[in-house]
Amino acid sequence: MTDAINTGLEGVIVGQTELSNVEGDVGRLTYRGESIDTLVERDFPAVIIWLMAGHWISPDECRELDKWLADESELSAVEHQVLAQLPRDTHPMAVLQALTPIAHLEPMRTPPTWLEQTWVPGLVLAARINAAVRIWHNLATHGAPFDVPDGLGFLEKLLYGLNREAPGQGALKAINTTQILQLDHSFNAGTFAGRVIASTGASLSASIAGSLGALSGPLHGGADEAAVMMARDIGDASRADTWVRDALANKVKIMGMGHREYKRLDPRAAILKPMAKHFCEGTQWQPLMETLMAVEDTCQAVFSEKGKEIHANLEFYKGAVYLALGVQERYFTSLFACSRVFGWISHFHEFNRAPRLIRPRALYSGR
Ligand SMILES: CC(=O)SCCNC(=O)CCNC(=O)[C@H](O)C(C)(C)COP(=O)(O)OP(=O)(O)OC[C@H]1O[C@@H](n2cnc3c(N)ncnc32)[C@H](O)[C@@H]1OP(=O)(O)O
Ligand SMILES: O=C([O-])CC(=O)C(=O)O
Repeated sequence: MTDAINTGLEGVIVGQTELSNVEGDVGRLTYRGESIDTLVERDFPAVIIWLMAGHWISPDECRELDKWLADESELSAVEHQVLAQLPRDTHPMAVLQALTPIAHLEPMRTPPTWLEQTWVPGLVLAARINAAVRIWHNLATHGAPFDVPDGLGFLEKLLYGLNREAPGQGALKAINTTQILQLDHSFNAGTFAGRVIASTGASLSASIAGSLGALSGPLHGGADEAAVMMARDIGDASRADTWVRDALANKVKIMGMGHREYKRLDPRAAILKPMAKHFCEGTQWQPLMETLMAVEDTCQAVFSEKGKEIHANLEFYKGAVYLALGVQERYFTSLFACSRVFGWISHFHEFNRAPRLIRPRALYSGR
């Protein structure tokens, strides 16, 4: 029966998760019952453990984990060589996909004693992915690695390595927020891809490599880079109205707009928009931010004329925050992966508590 086919799996429930809940009709996102509105006030390492293991760690444990993750955020000599061999124009997401299946998952330093052994390989892989983004950025942009000082926190090391200078308190608070907001999002395409791979009994690294591939696409994680490229293409806020109306009349998708689940504003976009405004104000990024806001205004006008519930998603204003933090758009999706990898690890373990091969059926339409 052709009418039983659902190519996009809209509304199809294919499993359970206790990790995050996307309430698209009311525009709410929670991790294990805690709203992202309050989670962004906490420290990234504490929220990771909340998501993965479902309990809060103490401030001392949080500092210990932060330091251990930062120390693990390095590559082995072999991993360095792999990166050094790659053509310098390789996209950071392709670099991560190349490295992940062969990354060494043995910790270089002793993990915190209170950390459950189950989480160690995943956390090491997440740290290697963060290291690969920082190191690849330096190889591709400056032609050489850059030694960050010892004693930094996990996100501090990432930002320091990308910018080759110490981030201020405002920048650290901002990256803490962006990375918390991207940790998990129920059965999005990247996470679902990882669960499908896990269902074959494949390794954690194989599952994460597949998730990385799914995240890279412009309809998913790649929309962050695409939204800023669109704003650059428009060039100026005064041109946004005509540009958007032409695009929509020609069925061109506006990057960073729309969502399969949210019929209201994405709650992550609601947090990111004022942050982006604040960080871009008075900087070289202010005109780009004004262009994005003008695009959103026209989109809302056109969509509401048509009675459509299409709003900005996570990706629309995130890029403006990243630009203000000194991150180039080519690296946006890989920074998304630096956070989402913790969600993927959590899903891998959750799935493997009650595994079953995921194998849907196709309607044969050949001869
Ligand atoms: C982290 C993340 O992954 S968040 C999502 C990031 N992706 C993007 O921002 C890319 C742009 N957005 C989109 O392509 C879509 O909104 C998606 C893929 C995210 C979700 O879309 P779906 O649930 O598959 O809806 P679909 O693409 O079928 O759109 C439904 C209708 O809304 C329109 N629509 C949806 N999003 C947009 C958009 N961004 N721009 C213009 N029109 C849009 C479609 O053209 C379609 O119109 P029609 O019924 O007249 O044909
Ligand atoms: O849930 C989705 O389909 C996409 C998304 O917003 C995410 O992965 O964060």
